[in-house]
Amino acid sequence: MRPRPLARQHRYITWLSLSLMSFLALMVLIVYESRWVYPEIQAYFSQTGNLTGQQLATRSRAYLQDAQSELLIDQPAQAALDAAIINIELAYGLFDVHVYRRQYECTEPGLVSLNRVLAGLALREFDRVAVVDELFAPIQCLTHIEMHQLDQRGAAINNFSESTRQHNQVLTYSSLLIFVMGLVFWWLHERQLRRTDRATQDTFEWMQRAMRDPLTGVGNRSALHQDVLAKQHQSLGLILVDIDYFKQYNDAYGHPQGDTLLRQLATLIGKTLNDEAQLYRLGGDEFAALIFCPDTETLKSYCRQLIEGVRKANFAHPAHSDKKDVTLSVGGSCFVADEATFPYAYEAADKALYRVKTAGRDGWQVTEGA
Ligand SMILES: Nc1nc2c(ncn2[C@@H]2O[C@H](COP(=O)(O)OP(=O)(O)OP(=O)(O)O)[C@@H](O)[C@H]2O)c(=O)[nH]1
Repeated sequence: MRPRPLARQHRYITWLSLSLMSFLALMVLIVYESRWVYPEIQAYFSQTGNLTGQQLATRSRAYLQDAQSELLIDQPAQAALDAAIINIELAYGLFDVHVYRRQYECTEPGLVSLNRVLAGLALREFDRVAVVDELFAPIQCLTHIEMHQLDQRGAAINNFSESTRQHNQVLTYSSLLIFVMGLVFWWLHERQLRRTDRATQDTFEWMQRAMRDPLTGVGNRSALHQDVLAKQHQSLGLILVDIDYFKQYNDAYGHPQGDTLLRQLATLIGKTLNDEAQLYRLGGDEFAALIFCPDTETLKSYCRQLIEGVRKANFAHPAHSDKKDVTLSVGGSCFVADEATFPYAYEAADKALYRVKTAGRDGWQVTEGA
């Protein structure tokens, strides 16, 4: 069956909201997963509680500059000299780093220079100005290290941020792509569903048409069989109706008028039997009706109503052998619907109809105990 428009709309909304929800969920996940990135960069590069390569150099340089200041004091007191030595030793300790030795050529000469200064100071054999001057080379080296370390740190931060941003972008576009692909698949799926629905509907309509008599619009012989099977185990009455002298009617009025009479009788029979009755045209001038039949008396009553109804309708029949109007011959039988019982019920109703025909037509008969 083709889905009702509202049901289809509901399905569209459900699909769309589900896709949107999964898309949003994906985005939230991405944001949640990447939330640590920036604080992490900060934490990593600032290394709270630890000294970075740049900070070591800065401190070392500061110690050396302090030592220079202490050495430049006129007539330095012993305390100032000791402080200068300590500062140079501290500076040495921070300067003597494996990474500096490996990365910066000026490290080794700088450390040698500091060693020489320390040795001179220890022996008290030094020229203050010459010592201060000698300290400039390590200070310059440390400044170079500082600047280079700063640059490295900045570049690393930038690289890290950039690659994180790129990853985020890839994730965002991928989720967008997944979302769009989901929509496309959904659309293809819907289109396929619609096609299948349409094909099913077409098949259903064709089947319906194949079950209908095109002239009168009532069911045909196949529909009668199908309905009997659909009403299995129900007590039914089968009524067979045949128009009397229809050949003569056709001969008198022509086939188009004969067709009109067939349509009129189909309507009349349908109205006379109640709404629960189902009417079929078995071919030619023969109709059949299936009706709920709790007992034979009910069936007889319907047969009687049919005959009287046609009589009252007064459809003119100029070629009728002994009446002026169209008359019907009706035969009926009751049965419990089943594939096996139906042929017997049909035969019984047909025999009843035959008896009416041989008895002079315009009447009804019911075969009991079929
Ligand atoms: N107009 C019209 N006539 C049809 C159609 N189908 C069959 N007929 C005619 O119906 C007539 C049936 O004739 P018979 O079977 O001899 O029945 P009858 O003339 O009613 O005779 P009894 O049943 O013995 O009273 C034939 O002349 C068929 O040509 C149809 O679709 N339209």
